Formats: sequence, C-alpha cells, structure tokens
Amino acid sequence: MDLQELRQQIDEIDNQMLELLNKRVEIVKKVGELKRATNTIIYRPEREKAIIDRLSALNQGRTLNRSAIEAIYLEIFAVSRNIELPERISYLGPEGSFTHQAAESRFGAMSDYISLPSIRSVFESVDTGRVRFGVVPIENNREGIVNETIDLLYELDIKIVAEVLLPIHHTFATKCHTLQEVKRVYSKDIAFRQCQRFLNEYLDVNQVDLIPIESTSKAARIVSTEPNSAAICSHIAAKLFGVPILFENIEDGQYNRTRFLIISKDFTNQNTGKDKTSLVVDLPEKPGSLASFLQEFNERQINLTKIESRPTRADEKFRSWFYIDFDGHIEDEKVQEILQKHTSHVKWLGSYLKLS
Ligand SMILES: O=C(O)C(=O)C[C@]1(C(=O)O)C=C[C@@H](O)C=C1
Repeated sequence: MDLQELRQQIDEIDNQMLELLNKRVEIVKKVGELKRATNTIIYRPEREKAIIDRLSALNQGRTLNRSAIEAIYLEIFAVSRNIELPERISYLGPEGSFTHQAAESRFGAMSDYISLPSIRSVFESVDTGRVRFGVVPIENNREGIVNETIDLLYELDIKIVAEVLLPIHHTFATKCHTLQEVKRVYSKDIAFRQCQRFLNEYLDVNQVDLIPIESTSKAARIVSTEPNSAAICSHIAAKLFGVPILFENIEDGQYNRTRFLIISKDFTNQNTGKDKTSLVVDLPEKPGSLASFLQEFNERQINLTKIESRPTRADEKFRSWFYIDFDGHIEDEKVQEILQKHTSHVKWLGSYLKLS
C-alpha cells in the first residue's frame, strides 16, 4: 500500500473520530446543563480516572498503552470541562454598562461574566489568570482614546485578542412623569458631553443639577430609588434597574461609536490577511528616532491607522512612549523586518481581525 492510500485510510478514520467526538460533546453539554441546574462541581478527577482505567483495561495487549490513552483523554476532558463551564469573562462594570453590552455581543449569553469596578481591575483579573478574557473600552469616535487602557497595555504583559465596535445610544430614563419634576440628572461625564444638545434644549440648566458619577449604569441604579432624578444611561441599564425610558437616542451625533478590546494573558490569532496590529513603542531619546521608525512603515507601504503619545512617568523628564496601530499581522514578512530591527524598543500587543 502506498503513502497516499495509507493517508486516505487515516482521513477516513479521522472523519469517524470527529463524528464520535461531536456525539460525545453533545452528551457532555447535557451533563453540563444538569450540573449547572443542580449546582454540582464540573471537575470530577475520579470520574476521569475511572474512564482511563476502564479504557486501559479494555485495551490490554494492543498498541496504545495507558500513558498514550491518558494523554489523549486528558485533552478531551479539558475540552469537555470548558464546554460544561464556559470561559469566565470580566468587564468594566457595573452590570448594564456599555462594556457589558460589548462583552455579551462577543461571548453570548452562556458565558460566565464578572463585573469589575475599574479598567485596572479588569486588566489585573486577566493578568493573574482569574479570568480568561477581559473587556475594556479603548476609544470613542467623538472623545478619542481611553488613556487608562493604553497605559495598562504599556504597564502589564497582556495581549489584545479582538476588538468590538458598538454604536452608543443614550436614553433619558426617569420615574418622573414630566421633565419639570426632574431636579437632578446623573451620568458619566463623557455621556453628559455626548448629549449636550439634548440637555440644553430639553432641560432648564439653571434649575437642574448635572451630577457626574463613575458609570451610566450606576446612574440608572441611583435613579431607581431617588425621587426627582433622571439618568442618562444605556437601554440595557434602564431595563436592568426598572427605570422607564422617557427619551431614546438623545446623543448629539448619529455616529457615536465606542471601540472595545478583548484582552487575554496569552493569545495569538491566525493571520487572516485582514488584520490589524497594535504596538507599544518606546524609542531612544535622540533626534529623528520617531521619524525614522515611522519611515520604516512608509517604505513598506504599511498603513498606520493610529498613533497616540503617552508620558513615560519614569522620571522628571517629559519623555513619551507611543501606542501604534497599523494594518497587517505580526507574521507578515514586512512587519517582521521592522520589528526585528527594533526588538528592544517595541512591545507587540496583538494582531487581530480588523473591523471597519
Ligand atoms: O462525567 C462527568 O461528570 C463529566 O462532567 C464528563 C467528563 C467527561 O468528559 O467525560 C468531563 C469532566 C469531568 O471532569 C469528568 C468527566
């Protein structure tokens, strides 16, 4: 029998194994549902050992020995456990925040979400391995970059897995029946700025206090119990805290969008040919160093899409590092050429599918 024929036989067996693995996974899903309903532990090492023992005994005298069976099955169990308990994801909360909405849009309703109070705490939950993925805002098309997010990408060893684009629509939610009853409006400072025209036209700014707080969903929570108040918040937050929506889509522009990042401790995406790469660039302090670094991209016709400058804060000097986005993947030859020339000044943050 020649190599081609042998490979054909392997292919046929792989097809059958894949079919059986899928059947196994369908049953594991049911076990997961049962365990979640009865609140029982997912990881059952004794059951795993019993399976390996049984299969090893069944296989006595054949080519696959116990350690080979064990190696194969431990991978299968790991996949099963993950199907039974979907990955944990942290996001900048509270519940009902736009970041929550962005996280759900990517990971679906099945995942295990943890709401955290700050961008730093989301990064730290990923960095310490308490969660597999984190979701944080990075940029709004009207307000610009979220400095805290890029500063943490500089500070910690975290990778960007993907970006999520979300249209931001604000609502005016209140238990008051008329606008005249509203004496205080709560929201996040950025949301007040995004709804300036609505506030000027609908409210008497001399009679009403605009109170900035940490998040738009906290605004909805306060307003759910405080008389004569209103919140500028997301649709999902108003619903979550049972505050009726008086006006929808109160933001000034039609194109208010926020870009969120999905981050993970260690992650590499495959090259799709439609990717974008993010870098931290900390160049030596000498004339022309930034210009010549950027020239490398120009020479290779690589499209730079963003450059942000941030203070290093290392000493009393006014030094900066840069956050850079460009079209392409880390594995692209021309990208490698640049990175290899500047290894000690560049930190790769991730290459991920570019959304428009
Ligand atoms: O039997 C179980 O309790 C399962 O959850 C299924 C299963 C498996 O894949 O066979 C998965 C995880 C457990 O650690 C043990 C076994």
